[in-house]
Amino acid sequence: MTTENSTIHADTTDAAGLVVENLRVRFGDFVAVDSASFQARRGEVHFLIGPNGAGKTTCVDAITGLAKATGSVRHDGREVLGTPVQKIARQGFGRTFQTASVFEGLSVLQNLDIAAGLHRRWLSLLGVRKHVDERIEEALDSTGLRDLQGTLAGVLSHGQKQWLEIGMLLVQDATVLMLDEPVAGMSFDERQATGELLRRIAPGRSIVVVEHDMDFVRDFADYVTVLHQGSVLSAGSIHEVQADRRVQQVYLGATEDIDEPEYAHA
Ligand SMILES: Nc1ncnc2c1ncn2[C@@H]1O[C@H](COP(=O)(O)OP(=O)(O)OP(=O)(O)O)[C@@H](O)[C@H]1O
Repeated sequence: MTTENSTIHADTTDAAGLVVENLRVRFGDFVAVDSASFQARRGEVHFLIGPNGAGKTTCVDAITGLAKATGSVRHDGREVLGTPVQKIARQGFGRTFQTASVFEGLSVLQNLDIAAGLHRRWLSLLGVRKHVDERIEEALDSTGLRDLQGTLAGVLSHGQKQWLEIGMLLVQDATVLMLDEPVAGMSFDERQATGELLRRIAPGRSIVVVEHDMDFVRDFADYVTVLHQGSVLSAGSIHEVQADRRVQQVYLGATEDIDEPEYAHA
């Protein structure tokens, strides 16, 4: 476990995934993210947790270019902070939002096709599909949506829409996936399936998940960074952060979810 605002892992080489250092975001006089540092290594499902208003989404906004920030965000050694949003996406950053943004009037396959068209000539999208893209095949398998490939996205369940959105990032070759509360509103089975999906796609990718659902975090986190009032309060395995008294104090005020007896005296 590490102390406030420090870079998290012992291995902080840039080749080891996403490295965020001294991230700071201001909205006027209000500092929403204050010198936050963390690292999401390749192959890891890394959770960003913290009470409402802790700065989790703002961190993701800053990393993906939607919020102006200072500090450093490197991916495989390449600095991306200050890069335009579209260029950051082309550099392998993909993001989902709480409400899935899929084309409801198109099928699962058509949604994936359009997403894969990011790197294609626009006109080719209007032509007849001659073959199914290998990335789309993989995305159909990874997301478990193969049997639903002809189904309209609009009739998918909430969970299936989230998986489709993740699939759309996969076909865009995203290697840093930032997911904002992916299991909010999901059934237990959908939640478990989502965690298993994240585990399947993690190899070779850095996955950062903003989440409030502590059961989900406990079940699927490789590493957890706890934000509080814009700063990193604690980081480590789920067991380590749950045993951290500072985390317990912060969460006692916000939710009792994290205050479990088996960790309270660890
Ligand atoms: N565009 C903005 N202008 C001013 N303040 C903002 C803006 N966006 C976010 N904030 C503030 O920044 C702080 C961090 O917000 P943020 O949404 O990042 O928190 P969060 O940890 O994601 O919270 P939640 O879990 O409730 O979504 C909050 O106090 C919020 O009100």
